[in-house]
Amino acid sequence: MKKLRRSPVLTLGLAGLALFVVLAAVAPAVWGDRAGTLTDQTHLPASAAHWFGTDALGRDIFARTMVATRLTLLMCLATTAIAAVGGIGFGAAIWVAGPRVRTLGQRLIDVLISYPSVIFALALVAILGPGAGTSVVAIGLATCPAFARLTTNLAASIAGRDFVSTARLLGVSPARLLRRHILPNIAEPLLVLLAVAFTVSLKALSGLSFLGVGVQAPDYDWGSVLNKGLEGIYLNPWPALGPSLVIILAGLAGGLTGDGLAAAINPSAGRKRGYRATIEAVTSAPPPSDALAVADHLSVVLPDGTRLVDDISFTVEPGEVLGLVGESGSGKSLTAMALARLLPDDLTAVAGTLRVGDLDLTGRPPAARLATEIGIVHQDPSASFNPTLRLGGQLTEALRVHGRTPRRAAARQAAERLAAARVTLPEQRLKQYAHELSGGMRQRAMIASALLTSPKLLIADEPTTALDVTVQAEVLGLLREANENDGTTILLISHDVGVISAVCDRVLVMYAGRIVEALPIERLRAGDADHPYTQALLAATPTLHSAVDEPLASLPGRPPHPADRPTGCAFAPRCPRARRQCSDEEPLLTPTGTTGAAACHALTWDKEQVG
Ligand SMILES: Nc1ncnc2c1ncn2[C@@H]1O[C@H](COP(=O)(O)OP(=O)(O)OP(=O)(O)O)[C@@H](O)[C@H]1O
Repeated sequence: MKKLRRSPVLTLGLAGLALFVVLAAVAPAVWGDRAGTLTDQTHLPASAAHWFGTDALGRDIFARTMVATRLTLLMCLATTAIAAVGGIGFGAAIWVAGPRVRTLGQRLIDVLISYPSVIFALALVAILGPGAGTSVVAIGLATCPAFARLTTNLAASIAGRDFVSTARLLGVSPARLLRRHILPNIAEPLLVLLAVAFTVSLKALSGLSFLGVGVQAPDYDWGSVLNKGLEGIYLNPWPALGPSLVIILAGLAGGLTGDGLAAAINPSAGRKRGYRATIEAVTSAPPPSDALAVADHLSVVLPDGTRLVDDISFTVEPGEVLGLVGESGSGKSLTAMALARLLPDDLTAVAGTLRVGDLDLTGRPPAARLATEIGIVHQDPSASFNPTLRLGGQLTEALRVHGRTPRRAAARQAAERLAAARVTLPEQRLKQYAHELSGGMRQRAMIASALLTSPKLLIADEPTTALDVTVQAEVLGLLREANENDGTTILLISHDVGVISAVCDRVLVMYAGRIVEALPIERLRAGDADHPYTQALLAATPTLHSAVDEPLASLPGRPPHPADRPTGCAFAPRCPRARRQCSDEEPLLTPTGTTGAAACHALTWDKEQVG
């Protein structure tokens, strides 16, 4: 299970539960005598001597409430354990047993879950007779279906994953599959349900004792103390209010723990693109520039200080198509996402300047300007649209919300954009869902959607990677058209040198979070690169002139992990030209000729040799 994220709610919940555990441990020793001593001071109101007053036998209700903590918590724990073991066991068993038993089991779970657990428990208590043990078994069994349902549902969702299919193909038995592959992957939501079940059982057990069918005298839990306190509630509310308050506080601690766990292990909280990204300006005066977009000393940093994008600076000129190329993991997407302020919320970007037009992306730029001035096209067209909404609603959203365009006018503009992106039957498409379109059509619709607000900068992050080759060409043509016809400035991200060469005016080559070379596209097309990494990328790219019978050059090794980036040049361990200086000193990006720049010590050595 992955490490939990820090959460104040979780800390508060766990601290509350810890307090009750301590209370359960010490209360009988501290308050035991007072709780059991009969006096003639019956039905006393709350006072400094008796915080919750006294009951009909003159016993101190505060002391009894404290002492009852141990039995109450033990019963809750036992109930939760029965529910979890029984429910997860049942859910797992029917999942392993095969499709028929699974369907029958699921129907049974559905029926059981539709009955309120307390009614179910009352029926069991009626059969088995009242008592603490019966209540625990009854509420435990009544809560089992919740665990069983979650287990089968989660197991079903994991069972469709590739690694489970692979294990099946390898002949792994269902029971082993469940133990090794499925249960570890569903442990987190089950943990959340455990905390919720604890709170639910507290309420249910207290309810049964309150009704007189739970814990029987001489034992007592919070519910039975509350029951006794109710006798004189109109004259003296504290004997009832005191234990109620304690039950509420314990329930709150359990609830906060459940909520905190859910937030801390939320599976979407990791790499999700969110709107809470922090971008801090590290200098206040941006350098003057006519560029449309400026990133000056931009870094994207993990909470532990690891730099995923490491101090890069670049500009995108008005009307330009700038390419960002590099191997997977080089930091291209994070650079683009920082420019769109769509970084995952666990990352922080710092920059001297980060702007698009006059929109300062550090601090808190207005949402309406962000939504309309920066357009984005993602890699996977099927994931870019919400599958439950019609295309029309999604395409027109930014226009209607931020541009305050009336519904009809927005729909007309959307249809025109779709038509311009050569999506057939545009009006009809607006009424359709994304899955009703082909992959290529969806990506064209995505481009139309991104261009609908006439953004100053269009960011296209691997827009053709998920498409087949013929559709790729169409989509690239569309981007080029948007640039040539409408003057849209584009930042195009790709790991494919061929795609970049086909569309861009200029290219930045990234390696291990840094820009290692900047080149005009003519030089890239001519294979005229200065940095050994760019040269290796070019050598690994097939061209029309590549001999079909000759294998393409491949680049040995892998880029370093951002946390293990070596000192000096990060490419040195893979570089055929590397010398000692490369691992000692980080090369700076320096101009090459009049039209490019590269960060490589070999350039200096070559110059020295010529000189
Ligand atoms: N939220 C995150 N938490 C931790 N590491 C991350 C996060 N997002 C990205 N990374 C890491 O940052 C590095 C750069 O990621 P990025 O997605 O920008 O690479 P990329 O060049 O776009 O590659 P790809 O084409 O595979 O997406 C990678 O090592 C990646 O694993």
